[in-house]
Amino acid sequence: MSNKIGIVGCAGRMGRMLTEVIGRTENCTVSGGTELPGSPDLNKDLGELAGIGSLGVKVGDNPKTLFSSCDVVIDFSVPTATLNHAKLAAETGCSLVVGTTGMTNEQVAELETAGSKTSIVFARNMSLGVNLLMSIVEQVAASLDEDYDIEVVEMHHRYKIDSPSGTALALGEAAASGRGVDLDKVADKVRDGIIGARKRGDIGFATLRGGDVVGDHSVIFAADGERIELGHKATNREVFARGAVKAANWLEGKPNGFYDMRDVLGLK
Ligand SMILES: NC(=O)C1=CN([C@@H]2O[C@H](COP(=O)(O)OP(=O)(O)OC[C@H]3O[C@@H](n4cnc5c(N)ncnc54)[C@H](OP(=O)(O)O)[C@@H]3O)[C@@H](O)[C@H]2O)C=CC1
Ligand SMILES: O=C(O)C1=N[C@H](C(=O)O)C[C@H](O)C1
Repeated sequence: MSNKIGIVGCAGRMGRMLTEVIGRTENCTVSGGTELPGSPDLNKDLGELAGIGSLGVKVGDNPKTLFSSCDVVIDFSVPTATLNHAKLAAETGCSLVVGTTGMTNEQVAELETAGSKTSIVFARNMSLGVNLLMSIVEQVAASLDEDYDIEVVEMHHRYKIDSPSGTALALGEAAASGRGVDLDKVADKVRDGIIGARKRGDIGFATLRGGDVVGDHSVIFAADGERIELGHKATNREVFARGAVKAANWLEGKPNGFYDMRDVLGLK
């Protein structure tokens, strides 16, 4: 039986890529997609938007209709929209895959609450490579003491609206967890002017924006006399879309709950 997948933000960069990947994945169909009311892309064919030819499925603006007619919805949009969609998922019992970044801790907690009424996968990066990197960063951080200053550096395209990236924060959390500290207590995200010497134990973040960079991340462990640099570069969005579709298929028949990509990839 085919998994009926809906796409929120189907005309966005990730939305179009998802249509393309679902379109060529066995046992999956694109069964609907939404954009905001007033969007110039309403009523366009999702396949035409993705450049794969007509699928006979039009862009709508009614999320309730989408959630009522799909087995699973994939959402790469903005935090406020994602939270509304999580409520709809809980009401309708439709599963949900969320890739949206820029959420506060409180917003993530709300998303997690919806996971008691349906099954949700939330991951700030859906690529296999980044999820492996998170495990490696945690291990390295656990092996080194605070003589090794940890810095997370990321670069993305000029259109990205949140900073630091969700992946950078997740990598920071992995490093903090390896070190046995709370990231919120040691994160240093803004440096400007005469700010004094680096505080021992801090985890620093640096954000670069420009051009069409899909997503570069590195975690640097810098000590006196040496440094370790662990990194990942995404060269296209397909890696994220493939991960999201894998998550959508993995959710089939799963009990209600709040899962992440490491559950999907069997990395736990
Ligand atoms: N987890 C992961 O692996 C990845 C996560 N991301 C994250 O995904 C998100 C989207 O990224 P990207 O595709 O580049 O962004 P885009 O801006 O290209 O796409 C987002 C789309 O969602 C639409 N949208 C906003 N609100 C709603 C709503 N209420 N209902 C339906 N559609 C809505 C936007 O419309 P409009 O333009 O009209 O506002 C836009 O078309 C970001 O948070 C990004 O960081 C991205 C790549 C990978
Ligand atoms: O906005 C993007 O493009 C991306 N966002 C995610 C993030 O914030 O980490 C994942 C990926 O790096 C691309």
